Formats: sequence, C-alpha cells, structure tokens
Amino acid sequence: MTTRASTGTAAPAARVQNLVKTYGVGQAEVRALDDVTLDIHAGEFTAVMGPSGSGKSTLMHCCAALDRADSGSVQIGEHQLSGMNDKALTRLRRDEIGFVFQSFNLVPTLTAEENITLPISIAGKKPDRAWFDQVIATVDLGSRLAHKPNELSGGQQQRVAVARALVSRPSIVFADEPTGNLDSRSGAEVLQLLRSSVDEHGQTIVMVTHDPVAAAWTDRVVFLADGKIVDELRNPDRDQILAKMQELANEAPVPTGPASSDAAAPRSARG
Ligand SMILES: Nc1ncnc2c1ncn2[C@@H]1O[C@H](COP(=O)(O)OP(=O)(O)OP(=O)(O)O)[C@@H](O)[C@H]1O
Repeated sequence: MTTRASTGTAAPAARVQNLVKTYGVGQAEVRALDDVTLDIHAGEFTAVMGPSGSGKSTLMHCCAALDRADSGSVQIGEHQLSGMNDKALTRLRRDEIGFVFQSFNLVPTLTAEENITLPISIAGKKPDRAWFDQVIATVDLGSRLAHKPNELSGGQQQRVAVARALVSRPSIVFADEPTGNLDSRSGAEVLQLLRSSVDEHGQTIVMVTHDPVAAAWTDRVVFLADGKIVDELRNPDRDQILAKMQELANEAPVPTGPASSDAAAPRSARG
C-alpha cells in the first residue's frame, strides 16, 4: 500500500451539517439520517461503514446531490446545495462530482476510451490531453482502451469507471461499494487505483463499503448506526475496523414487536 495522504487542514471538500432525512410517514416513518454532521477533508480517502440500513447510501446520495435532505445542509466546496435549483444541481454534479457505482454503469456500445471521455463530451468540452494520458497511465489498461465493456474483466470495467470519474477532475468522487461485484484481486486493483489518485493527484474520495479489507485502504473510516455518526477511525487496519463493526453489531438494539428468528438476528448477520 502506498503512503497515506496527510490530514487535510484546508477547507473541507464537503461539509454536512445537521442533516436529517426521513422516509415514509407516521408509524412507517424511518429516520434514515438523524442529525448527521461531518466534514470530508480535501485530498483524503474516506470510507463510510455501518450496519445494513444505517443510512450510508442515503448520506452518499444527499452529499452527491442525487437526493435532497429534509433539513440541514450540504456544501460541496463553495456550493451550498440547499439553495440550488435542479439545473444548478445537474451542473454541479457534472462539473464537481465523480461517481463510481457497484455495477460499473458503462455504456455497452462504447469502447473503454469512449466511456472514459463520455462525461467530458456530454459537457461539450475537449479532454485535457495531458491529464487524460495521466489518468489512462494510472488506470493501466494498456491496449484495452479500444475494447467494449463486455470484452473486459469486471476489474478492468471498474477501472474504466474510475477513470471516467477522474477524467473531468471533479473536486470529489463518491464510490458506492466499488468493489462489491469484484473478486479480491480485482477489488485490490481498483482500491490501489483509488488510493493512488488520492496520493498522486490529491483527489478526494468517499467510499461506501461493507468490506473491512477495502476500508483499510482509506485514511479515515466513519461509522454510521441508525442514521447517526457514531465513531471514526484514522488510518485503521482491517482488524481495528472488524472490531469496531462487531462492537456496533453488539450495540444494535434488539428489535421489539412480534418474535421472529430473522428479525432477532444481529444486524451483522442480516446485512
Ligand atoms: N426510498 C426509500 N423509501 C423508504 N425507506 C427507505 C428508502 N431508502 C432507504 N430507506 C430506509 O432508510 C434507511 C437507511 O437506508 P440506506 O439505504 O441509506 O442504508 P444503508 O446503510 O445504505 O444500507 P445497506 O448497507 O443495506 O445498503 C433504511 O431503514 C431503509 O430501509
């Protein structure tokens, strides 16, 4: 693993304050985010972990301007999301935010290279050739750039997706379970790529993951439980992360209501 990035002292890449998001009403109401306050430091690789249903995806979607919270605020760089209309949010997502999804989300009819340059083409811009070449070199796809997604392995496809996220030089990249569909070797290649984009290019990355091995590649792991930030670890190793996850699973309230062997199982067993 490469050297860790130093702790950011600059303005945060993202600032979340008192964020609340509920789904449903009345008896069915779920408080997916319950007063979350969090700074994402620029130039760091941050993991978000927590039991299933703890609010990780909701937090990610609200931060990435894919969903709106009920109250509280999200700031990406200098941009305060709450005051922005849909058009401005679309522009913000295009210009400032990169996404990597668990399912790669590549366009099957385009080559790897065309997929990588697609967001720039859609924005009506030309790729900065020097930066494009650097990204391609980091992704290490060699002669595979002319291949279509179905001619690439899962790991190669995800590296294309990471390159696509990086090529427009977003101020922040959100990765939702980026290694969730990969075997451990391909997953490690993708994590190495994310890590080196932080170390070598100062990229800011936030990654949701269930996997302690993946989280051990990051600078900081933030833990969510029941919609709240409950802890964080800095430069953790896999065992520390595992221990923290176990602790959270043990602390999870035992659900009340009709007895059911499945519902009574610890959260870790259900997730
Ligand atoms: N569209 C929705 N409608 C109703 N409830 C929702 C919706 N999306 C999420 N929830 C609920 O909000 C809570 C948080 O969900 P979220 O998907 O953010 O959790 P998560 O930590 O990402 O879970 P997982 O690890 O299983 O993906 C859960 O109780 C979930 O059931």
